[in-house]
Amino acid sequence: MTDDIILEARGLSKEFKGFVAVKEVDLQVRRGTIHALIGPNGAGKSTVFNLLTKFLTPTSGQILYKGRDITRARPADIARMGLVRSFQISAVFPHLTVLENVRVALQRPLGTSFHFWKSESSLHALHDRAVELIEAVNLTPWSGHLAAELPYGRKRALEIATTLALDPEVMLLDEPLAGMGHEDIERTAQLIKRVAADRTVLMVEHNLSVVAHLSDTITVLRRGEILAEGPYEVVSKNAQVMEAYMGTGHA
Ligand SMILES: Nc1ncnc2c1ncn2[C@@H]1O[C@H](COP(=O)(O)OP(=O)(O)OP(=O)(O)O)[C@@H](O)[C@H]1O
Repeated sequence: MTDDIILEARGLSKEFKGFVAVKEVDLQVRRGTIHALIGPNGAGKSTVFNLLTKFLTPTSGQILYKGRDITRARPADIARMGLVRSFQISAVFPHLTVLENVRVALQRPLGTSFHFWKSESSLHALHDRAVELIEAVNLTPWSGHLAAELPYGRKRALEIATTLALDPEVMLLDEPLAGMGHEDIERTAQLIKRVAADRTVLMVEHNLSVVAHLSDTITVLRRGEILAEGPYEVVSKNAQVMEAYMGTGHA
């Protein structure tokens, strides 16, 4: 594995009682890119995502993160290593404000960083960092609002802020654009682009079109296997990809 590849799956397979949900998947995520994993219903996207984030154990195959074998690591271990899944840690507390939510996320006991926040001066630093993160996801006007009051798209932005609080090297987003209207999709796509400026993003999405201008690389899964991979211009012209999406209304 070269330095360029930050996350890699080799021959990854997952069976559920004899049913092969993911079959021999080889995936290479390049450092500093936005990589989308897409596919029609039942393609195995969530299963791959759960395997990569250690929520599921593969039946066979290997997962490498920065050259280290993490196939048997636990989710908390890999989060500490910088591989962070959005909703895993971004449990947003509805009755806390946006600012409070981000502060809580910053205080999460991850390794030694927890103790760092105990002194007076570090509490100021924590507040400043929270304000900065809120600004980064364009939520400054919502800072004092309860999370429960946020419109859907803004809630997803808050989730991204609480994920960023862990300063992940690789951020894994589970359908970050799902259920959004056109305007929210645009805004969230811009946000993902911005936060990806100095990290790697791997996202699972259903629709090819929403990831078109967002991703450097798109991997298309179908029935647990990789059907096509490459930039949008390449995969969107692939006959098998078109066929897989035909009639689903999601192409
Ligand atoms: N825990 C499980 N037990 C049995 N079968 C499962 C389990 N999880 C997933 N599957 C099956 O594995 C296949 C892939 O499912 P998966 O959820 O990974 O697909 P997906 O691409 O994420 O689909 P969707 O877009 O519908 O969420 C499906 O046929 C599903 O029924």
